Amino acid sequence: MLELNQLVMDFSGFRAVNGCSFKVDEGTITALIGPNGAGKTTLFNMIAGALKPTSGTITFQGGDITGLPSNELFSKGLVRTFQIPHEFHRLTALENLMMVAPNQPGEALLSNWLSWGRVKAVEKDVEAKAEETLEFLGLTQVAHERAGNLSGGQKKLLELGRTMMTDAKLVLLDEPAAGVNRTLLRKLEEKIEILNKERGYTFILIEHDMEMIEKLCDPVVCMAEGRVLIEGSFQTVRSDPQVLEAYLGETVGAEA
Ligand SMILES: Nc1ncnc2c1ncn2[C@@H]1O[C@H](COP(=O)(O)OP(=O)(O)OP(=O)(O)O)[C@@H](O)[C@H]1O
Repeated sequence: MLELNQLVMDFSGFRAVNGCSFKVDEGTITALIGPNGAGKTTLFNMIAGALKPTSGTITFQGGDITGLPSNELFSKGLVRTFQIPHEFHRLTALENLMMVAPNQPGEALLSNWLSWGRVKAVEKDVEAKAEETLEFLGLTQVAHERAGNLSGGQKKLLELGRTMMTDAKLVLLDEPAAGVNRTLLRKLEEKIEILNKERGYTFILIEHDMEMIEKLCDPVVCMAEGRVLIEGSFQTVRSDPQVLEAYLGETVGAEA
């Protein structure tokens, strides 16, 4: 479904991503892990159209998408969420979902603001879809609460909801577990699993929570210093000596 071929990203002479290649098969949940500064976010930004690669190519569903802006990727079904949720804090949870009508750039805040009146006026079906989405996520009780007042975990669920308002095929999740309490984390995992198994979403997750990765993700791709160190099942990656040395020694090694 997605193929990265020798991606490179330079920032004023510093090579943050250094020839990264891997494939993502349709229907999988892939974890992208690695120590701080490994290049995971930079890679996400290139896939999601926020950064133009210095070199290399990205193919999505057979077409070259290298350097395409996020709004074009969004309409192709490639959607990303953020480590820090990008909700409109003064709008309600329901309104936040209604903003994300298909064929609109999920990240283009200004264009979303400008189109809000139009969305509100014409889209009864959008409202129904937003209500359904809140129900699926177990957020119906906060539908009319301002998004800024939601807990960290509820905001993460709302971000996931934004992807459900589109015809998402590939969803990039940036640290979905970060700042989420254990109860909501289980719920988030369950919803990601349902979206994957029952609705056909393919996911790539940047994540540090090894429990979540073990439960949900196969394969796991480990990056270090801008490169892919190894890719395989959680068990394979966890026990690889290079990975232990680069990263997992301090985290999984300690937890497992
Ligand atoms: N816009 C930028 N300008 C210069 N250097 C950058 C820029 N963005 C990232 N970097 C550098 O590129 C390297 C990779 O950063 P990146 O954020 O992609 O790593 P990461 O694996 O996501 O780390 P973390 O897990 O801490 O989020 C780091 O050394 C970072 O300082």
